[in-house]
Amino acid sequence: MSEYLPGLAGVPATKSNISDIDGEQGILSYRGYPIEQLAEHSTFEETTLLLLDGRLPTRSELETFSDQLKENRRLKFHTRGMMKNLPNTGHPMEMLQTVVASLGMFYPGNECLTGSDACEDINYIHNMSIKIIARIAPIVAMWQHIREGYDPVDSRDDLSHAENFLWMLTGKEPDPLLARIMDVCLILHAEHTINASTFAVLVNASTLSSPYSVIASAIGALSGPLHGGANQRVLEMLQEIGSPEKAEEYVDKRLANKEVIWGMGHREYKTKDPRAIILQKLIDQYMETKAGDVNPMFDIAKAVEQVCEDRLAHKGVYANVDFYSGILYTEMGIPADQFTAIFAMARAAGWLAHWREQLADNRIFRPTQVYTGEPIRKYVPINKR
Ligand SMILES: CC(=O)SCCNC(=O)CCNC(=O)[C@H](O)C(C)(C)COP(=O)(O)OP(=O)(O)OC[C@H]1O[C@@H](n2cnc3c(N)ncnc32)[C@H](O)[C@@H]1OP(=O)(O)O
Ligand SMILES: O=C([O-])CC(=O)C(=O)O
Repeated sequence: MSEYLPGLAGVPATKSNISDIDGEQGILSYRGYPIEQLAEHSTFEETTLLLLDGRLPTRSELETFSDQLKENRRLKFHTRGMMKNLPNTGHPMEMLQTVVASLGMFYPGNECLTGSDACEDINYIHNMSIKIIARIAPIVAMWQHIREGYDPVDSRDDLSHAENFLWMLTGKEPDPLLARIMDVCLILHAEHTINASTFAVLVNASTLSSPYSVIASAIGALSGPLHGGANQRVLEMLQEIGSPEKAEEYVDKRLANKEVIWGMGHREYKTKDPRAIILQKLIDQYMETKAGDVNPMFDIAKAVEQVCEDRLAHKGVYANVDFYSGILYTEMGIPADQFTAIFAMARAAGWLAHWREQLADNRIFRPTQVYTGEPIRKYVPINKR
């Protein structure tokens, strides 16, 4: 029997040509393109098509794809109605998982479930990917208004994916610099090899369940604080610390209590996460435009990172993608409990690329276990226990 490795650390779960991580060097690439180049030159729409199709699109392919995303932004009245009936105290990730799972009922097209050969049809797979990526962003934005008791803001066809999200979320004309920063955040979060939520995609996809079910299960996995949910915890942690001078005491107390520092550490990277480096630069650039009006959370974050480097670098624990993203979202006026839902909006691209890759060479996931329970024994009737 093969060796049991907790958390499947270092165990390959699939073969994939979608993205790659060099954790020793701190390099991340999508389809061979370094993340820094995509963050500088690409858009979320283009990066999504790169992830789905495996190559950079031509101009006309990109225009067609962007139009298809726009055409699929509007949600059915029934979906809105269902959202209005959800408890407004629910966490946005619970809402998102619920609504995405329900899309399979509101929108026909669960061909996989009906036993047809749809799961082998590339047009079906591509169309479902467009529908899901297009719809998650408006769902997240609409929830902000619905939970506050207002009517959602309608989407606009003249705006890009990132711009339209900010428009629908805030109801204000998106600031061009913040919209570009959101676009880059979506690129940075779009894909990351076989992380926990993508593994959930593979397992679910391998049963040929519907893509809505596949993505709903991934949203659930992403919501946990050890994964995407850490971005909300980071901001709450920075708020709790309150000032850079208190960072050292806070970190030391948590470490003494064997508690993790949110936004630090990664299974794959033994360096600072390259996405955290890009996010930190984006904050620097944005703060420069605000003429010294620096977000106080940024100074606290840098102080926490410095203390963590002193205490945790020998374990290869450095800032991950969740450490700095929330500071940027705060600048956009986005509440902390929506951060992970924005992560999901972006990651839908990677999840669906993995869904497609899994279906192209599918075998149901069915690992084994090391049984640690009782040996076979005789049932004891209730009056004899
Ligand atoms: C998008 C994302 O999912 S990025 C990750 C987001 N999650 C977080 O930020 C939560 C905080 N981080 C963590 O809990 C972990 O680093 C994880 C879950 C990301 C990775 O977990 P693993 O790969 O299993 O790392 P593991 O727990 O084995 O850590 C190795 C060592 O570093 C320590 N360590 C890892 N992360 C941290 C942290 N954030 N704070 C303090 N110590 C840490 C562990 O205590 C362990 O120390 P030990 O060897 O003395 O026991
Ligand atoms: O790769 C991981 O384990 C977690 C992560 O950073 C991501 O999913 O973006």
